[in-house]
Amino acid sequence: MSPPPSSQTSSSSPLSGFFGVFRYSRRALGLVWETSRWMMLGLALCTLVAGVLPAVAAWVGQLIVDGVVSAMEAHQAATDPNLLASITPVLTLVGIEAVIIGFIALAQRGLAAQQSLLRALLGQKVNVMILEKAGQLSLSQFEDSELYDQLTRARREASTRPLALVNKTFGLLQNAISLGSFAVLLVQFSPWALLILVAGALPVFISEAKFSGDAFRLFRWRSPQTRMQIYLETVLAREDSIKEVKLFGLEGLFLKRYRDIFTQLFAEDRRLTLRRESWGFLLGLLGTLTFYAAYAWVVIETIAGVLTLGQMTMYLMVFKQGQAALSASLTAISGMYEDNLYLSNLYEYLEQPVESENGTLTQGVLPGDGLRFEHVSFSYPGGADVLHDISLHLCPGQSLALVGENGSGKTTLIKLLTRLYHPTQGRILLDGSDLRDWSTQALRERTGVIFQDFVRYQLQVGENLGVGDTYAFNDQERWQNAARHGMADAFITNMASGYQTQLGRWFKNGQELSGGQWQKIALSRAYMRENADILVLDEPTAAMDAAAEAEIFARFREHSRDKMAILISHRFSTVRSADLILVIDQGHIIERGTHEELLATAGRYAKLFQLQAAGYK
Ligand SMILES: Nc1ncnc2c1ncn2[C@@H]1O[C@H](COP(=O)(O)OP(=O)(O)OP(=O)(O)O)[C@@H](O)[C@H]1O
Repeated sequence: MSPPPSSQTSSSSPLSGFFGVFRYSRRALGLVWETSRWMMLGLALCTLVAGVLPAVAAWVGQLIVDGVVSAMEAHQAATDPNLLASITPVLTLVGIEAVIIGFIALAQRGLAAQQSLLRALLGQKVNVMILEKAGQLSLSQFEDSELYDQLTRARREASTRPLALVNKTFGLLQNAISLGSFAVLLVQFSPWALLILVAGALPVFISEAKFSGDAFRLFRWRSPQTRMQIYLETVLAREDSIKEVKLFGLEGLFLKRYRDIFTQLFAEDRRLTLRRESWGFLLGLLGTLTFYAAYAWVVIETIAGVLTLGQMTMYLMVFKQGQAALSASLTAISGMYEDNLYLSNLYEYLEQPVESENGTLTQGVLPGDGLRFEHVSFSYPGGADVLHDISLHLCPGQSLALVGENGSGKTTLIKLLTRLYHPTQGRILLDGSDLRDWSTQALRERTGVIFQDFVRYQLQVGENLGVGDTYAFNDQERWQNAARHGMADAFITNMASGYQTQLGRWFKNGQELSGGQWQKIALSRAYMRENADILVLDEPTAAMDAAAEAEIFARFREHSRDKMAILISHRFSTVRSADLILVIDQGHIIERGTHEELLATAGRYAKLFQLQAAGYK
């Protein structure tokens, strides 16, 4: 397996790869600026102090050594030596050096404190940005695996990457300032010394740029495998899947797959790491060689009397620290590739175009006309048509039942009706106006839906109902009303803390419900929308006992007397009383009529009904 020849963010040469590192630094800095200006300024100040002061300390160090040498000479030569007078200037310099070192320590502490606070603030800010964006994405965008991948990666590293990039950018800046100030000192010795320092580090620098580019591409290219690993972790360690994993004995199988992916990824990592470190070592030797060449040069010049002892000490220190600053910069740069990768992923995700829902209608042009599908066809992105030429009309006060085999397109029809997707052909009208022209808010208020795969929120029971209408999220009276309609009231009041009982197993004292009880909760949730005149129940009673089911439908009919009710069910006992029954087969409406009419035509419906009725005999 070899990485693809080119990828969107890949770099064509080590040099362009190197400059690519800085692409997102500006944006990361912008993020920090928005998060806290004061801390950003504080970071800049501390960086400056921590960058400049080491050179100043080296320079004061030189003054101390030279001061000591001349004080020793003066002291020995004096006829009436005064120790205090000899040591005072040197001790003053030692004091100044101590103060400088104190300031460096203060600047470093300041950096650490601000970084730690910014990490928390920035993590929260980026997480909120990611989640806000998630709220704007359409369902089809969510179902796009590439986008989902971006979202997952963005969330996993939200709290660390932006700050890491900022820290490294500042670190680089700090080292650049240090190097600049060392250069000022070094140039006084010889411009050649400066050149030697840079030339010694250059080969490592270029090899780092190349290998970081390789790591960058590898990371991005292998993301499907990483996603599979994340998925396997979820399946193996989540309470909602562990039951089946245990019963089917899947632990070994899935763990093997998990390990295999790791082994494969690790082999690639190892290859890259070994190459990177071997080259790093060989080229790093060049740096060491130049350092000792310069060392020898400085020593010779000192013995020859061109340099003082203090200058020798200073130049050696400057050389050593200069090399350390250079190698720290290299490390920062290679780390920045990875941070850059994260931020490119984050911004690609944040910049995903969102479909603008610019409808504004709160009322249709023909109030009371109800719902119309006009020659509606639909295919999921990249797929074939799953609904073909669907036309129907549903008036207020009427009920519609959808019947059909698994995968025939019933739920898809509901997704179109609730505008989670738009038809690829034809149009859907509510009260004479195209659904696209309706305001999202108005549409939401008019529809109460329960899907087969409703959500089991790990919240309190009451809140599980409240989510059905955010305006009444905490309204206890409305909870109770809805629960009575959905037949959940009886078992909720029997629970230890009634409507305040925590549901699910994720939190302390959480209580788990049976499948049927959950379904009653979901049903009650749909009833929270009191003003909704379109009620959609997709398999609402599959997990309920027969008595509950009969009662649920009696109540549903009562509740939806003047509304439009749409029901999907595989149970004919619940379907038969609908005003209109549509039989859907592979996305086509193949039969339509009332129960009696459909029986009389003796078609698919009649056959399926008799099949089911025979089962009960
Ligand atoms: N998100 C999706 N992306 C792509 N194809 C999908 C998606 N959801 C469903 N499909 C496909 O669309 C077709 C219709 O699915 P749909 O869920 O509407 O069937 P259904 O009639 O509700 O089935 P069931 O009775 O099993 O609930 C199926 O072939 C399914 O594979």
